[in-house]
Amino acid sequence: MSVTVRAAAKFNLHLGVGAVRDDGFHPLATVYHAIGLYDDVSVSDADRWEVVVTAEDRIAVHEVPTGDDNIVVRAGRALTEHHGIGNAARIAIHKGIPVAGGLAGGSADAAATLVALDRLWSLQTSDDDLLSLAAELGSDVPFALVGATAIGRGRGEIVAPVADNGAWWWVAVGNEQGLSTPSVYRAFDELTRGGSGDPEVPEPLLAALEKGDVELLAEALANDLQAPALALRPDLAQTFADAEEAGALAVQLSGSGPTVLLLCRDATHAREVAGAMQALDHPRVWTAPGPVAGAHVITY
Ligand SMILES: C[C@](O)(CO)[C@H](O)COP(=O)(O)OP(=O)(O)OC[C@H]1O[C@@H](n2ccc(N)nc2=O)[C@H](O)[C@@H]1O
Ligand SMILES: Nc1ncnc2c1ncn2[C@@H]1O[C@H](COP(=O)(O)OP(=O)(O)OP(=O)(O)O)[C@@H](O)[C@H]1O
Repeated sequence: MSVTVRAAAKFNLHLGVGAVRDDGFHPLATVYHAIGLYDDVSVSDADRWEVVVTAEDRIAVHEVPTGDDNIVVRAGRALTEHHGIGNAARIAIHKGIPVAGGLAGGSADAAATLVALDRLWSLQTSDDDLLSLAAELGSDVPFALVGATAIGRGRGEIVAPVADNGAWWWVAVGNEQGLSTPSVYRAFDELTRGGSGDPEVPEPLLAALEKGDVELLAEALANDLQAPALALRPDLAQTFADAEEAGALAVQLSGSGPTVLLLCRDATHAREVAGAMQALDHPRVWTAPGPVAGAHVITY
């Protein structure tokens, strides 16, 4: 028997970052948004933990570890330890989310693994326990469980849904070279000289989401990691310039980058913008709607 769970990519409509805490993490006030780029994770019983990774075209599968380093093995072990059982599984990941792109693909896989193994072994883990296990695996993992659009606080692990009445369309423009999340946070520390007020989620963004108004949303996007990421990767400025030329309503770095998200008016506009970006020499371009669901079972 096998169970397959689908989990979505995320990016941050707003990413407010405060001064680094004593534990090395930064306090966040963020608005997470799940978009229609997916990894599928299939689990089945095995004698020991095993990971197999495949990917859609244009996704660099060789960058994903297949041993214990893969976050899905950490997820599986966390769940078995929580229940005091000795089971193991073969975990097959099919990636549709670009790797090391700031789209939280590994976090999506971890969330999918928790849900899939819980179903495979009929563990009936409570939602609260799944969220706690997810938080231990990574700051973005709880959001990957809940999906849609949600506020994230703490280091990102405390999530609460927000009203989002939009049917948004995005173009994601990937980059061949990944960007390490800790290095972007370090560059943030240098740029802000360790200081920065308490981050807040801005009201105009919440109003834009509630109204489902794309013009207001275009005005309200913001990401405190964008400047440090651009300082590390000045080449990304060209992607921003090209996105404006391609007619995007707004352009923003996804999380810690290097993927760039372009807000579009509707699905037709998104296809046009994606075509224009390809013509401007960006081969890794995806169109995606949002918000979409968090990790959910698709076959078992
Ligand atoms: C950039 C974002 O994707 C925005 O949602 C996240 O903040 C990153 O989340 P993530 O990849 O799940 O991060 P984690 O695996 O928890 O942490 C990786 C590293 O990122 C840095 N980190 C992460 C989250 C946070 N609030 N402050 C940090 O400084 C720390 O150096 C940490 O060691
Ligand atoms: N299941 C996985 N999928 C992708 N990468 C993984 C996985 N498990 C471990 N990794 C490692 O984690 C690194 C970051 O991967 P990921 O695709 O999650 O980055 P990201 O989207 O930038 O994450 P985030 O936005 O959460 O910072 C990869 O370079 C890879 O070495």
